[in-house]
Amino acid sequence: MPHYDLVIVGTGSGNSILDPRFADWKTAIVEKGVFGGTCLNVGCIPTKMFVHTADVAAAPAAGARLGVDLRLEGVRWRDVRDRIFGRIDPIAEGGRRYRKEHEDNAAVTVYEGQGRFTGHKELTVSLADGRPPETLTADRFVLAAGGRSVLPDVPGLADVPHHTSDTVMRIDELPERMVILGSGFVAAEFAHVFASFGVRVTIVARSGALLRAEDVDVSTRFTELAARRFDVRLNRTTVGARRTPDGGVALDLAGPDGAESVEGDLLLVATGRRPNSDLLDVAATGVTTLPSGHVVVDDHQRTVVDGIYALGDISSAFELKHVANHESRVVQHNLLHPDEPIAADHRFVPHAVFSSPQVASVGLTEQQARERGVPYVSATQDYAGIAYGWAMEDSTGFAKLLADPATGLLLGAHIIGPQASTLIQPLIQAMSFSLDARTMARGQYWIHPAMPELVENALLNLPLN
Ligand SMILES: Cc1cc2nc3c(=O)[nH]c(=O)nc-3n(C[C@H](O)[C@H](O)[C@H](O)COP(=O)(O)OP(=O)(O)OC[C@H]3O[C@@H](n4cnc5c(N)ncnc54)[C@H](O)[C@@H]3O)c2cc1C
Ligand SMILES: NC(=O)c1ccc[n+]([C@@H]2O[C@H](COP(=O)([O-])OP(=O)(O)OC[C@H]3O[C@@H](n4cnc5c(N)ncnc54)[C@H](O)[C@@H]3O)[C@@H](O)[C@H]2O)c1
Repeated sequence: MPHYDLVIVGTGSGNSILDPRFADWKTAIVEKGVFGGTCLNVGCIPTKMFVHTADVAAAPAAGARLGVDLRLEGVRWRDVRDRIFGRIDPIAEGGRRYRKEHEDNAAVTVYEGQGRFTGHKELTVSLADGRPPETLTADRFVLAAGGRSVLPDVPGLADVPHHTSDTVMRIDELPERMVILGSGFVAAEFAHVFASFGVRVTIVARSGALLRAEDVDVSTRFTELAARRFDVRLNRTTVGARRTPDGGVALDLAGPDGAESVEGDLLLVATGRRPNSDLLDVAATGVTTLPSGHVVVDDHQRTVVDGIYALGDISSAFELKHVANHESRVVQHNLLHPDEPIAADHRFVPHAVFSSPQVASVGLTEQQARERGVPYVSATQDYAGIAYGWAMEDSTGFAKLLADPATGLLLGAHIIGPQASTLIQPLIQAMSFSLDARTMARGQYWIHPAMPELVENALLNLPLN
């Protein structure tokens, strides 16, 4: 039975741990799927490449508002798809070959197959090439096995043809009509992508708003705008799924107006993800999990078992790539310097939803501040009130800030509108480095008439002394 200094399970953010400092560690990497993990292959990177393409396809709608008449001649779906994956697939394969063949990785063994703990610090890998399973032991493990999409418990759903974010980007033809079940990140981004390409999109939401976890004003505005572009069904319970005679799929719904059905040629299920801790059977090595399936880790990304660390989606409720990457750097340091461990910094974790409009957020929402009894003042600034917003004729976007009335430190920042994911960055910086709103607004120049004046004005609008 081979014994290693270190075994890493998962090649998403787990793959970036090994660098020249580990050159003389006897190491194994275990990967059951495609090298590079979710973000590279089926997550952040391809979705944003589709979103950018969708933004270009949506230009006629934006142009008309400005007096520029454009016409979308068509979207060459297969060309778009093949361009995107023609770029991504070789990166995944290059990463695999680097680990398997490059001299930098002379001490690294790659096991391609599904790992499962079968004892204390003992992992058995079912090899994908059909050879007999191999059992490995190690002094240290890094659990970086991510998560997977879940299917909700809806009668018939598992038996009707359906897609998840893992498969929908590789379809051969655009459908005429798409039904999306779910109303979070994946639903918001793919609705924009496919609607911009001419697909008629229906979104089925369990609650009364899309992107319900966002600040209430942002979620409300996003839902209003989405309802102008898509058929949005709110407050619906999905009671069944079935095939339709024309080869499509129908969802049977119960809602405020009673029973109804929605039909599409393609069904996308976007109802969240769960960690892969169960399939990895982390309990067999003594690692504990929360009811959600997330592996329990301390501030140093250590599990309850000495020498076993976890990072990214398998242990983090944030389920974001920048968090997985940050935690990977923390684990890397702590493997190398176990006597001087560093802690992960989860104080101000931002996120963005790359839909149209974009949404970006960091820190407390107003509803969280209220629930937690945190004293706050708030202010908003519309894009329509800044010069660049006039240039864009934007009438729906805004920034909303929450600040501590005593110190002027920002508690939360939320932006909905063009380039929200970029505009939020100085606010993340201010929060991370404890820069108060007044100093931030008046202690620097803001280029006129650029879009960050949205942030400057939102800061100045805060009712602070
Ligand atoms: C559609 C979509 C879009 C997204 N967009 C964004 C975005 O714009 N920005 C952002 O910050 N985040 C985004 N995310 C989230 C982001 O992709 C994840 O947070 C991130 O990839 C998690 O990294 P990880 O290393 O923890 O796991 P992963 O990247 O999922 O890597 C885990 C790896 O482990 C392997 N594995 C699992 N179990 C086993 C096993 N038992 N044995 C062997 N190997 C195993 C898997 O095959 C996989 O390769 C998106 C996610 C999705 C689904
Ligand atoms: N831009 C980004 O950073 C980005 C983009 C895509 C995905 N992601 C990550 O991937 C993860 C998964 O995304 P997601 O959109 O699948 O999850 P999500 O948690 O954002 O949204 C899930 C949605 O499904 C709904 N839902 C759950 N069960 C349901 C049911 N039975 N019927 C109807 N609706 C139901 C929820 O109410 C919620 O609206 C996210 O947590 C996110 O962190 C990030």
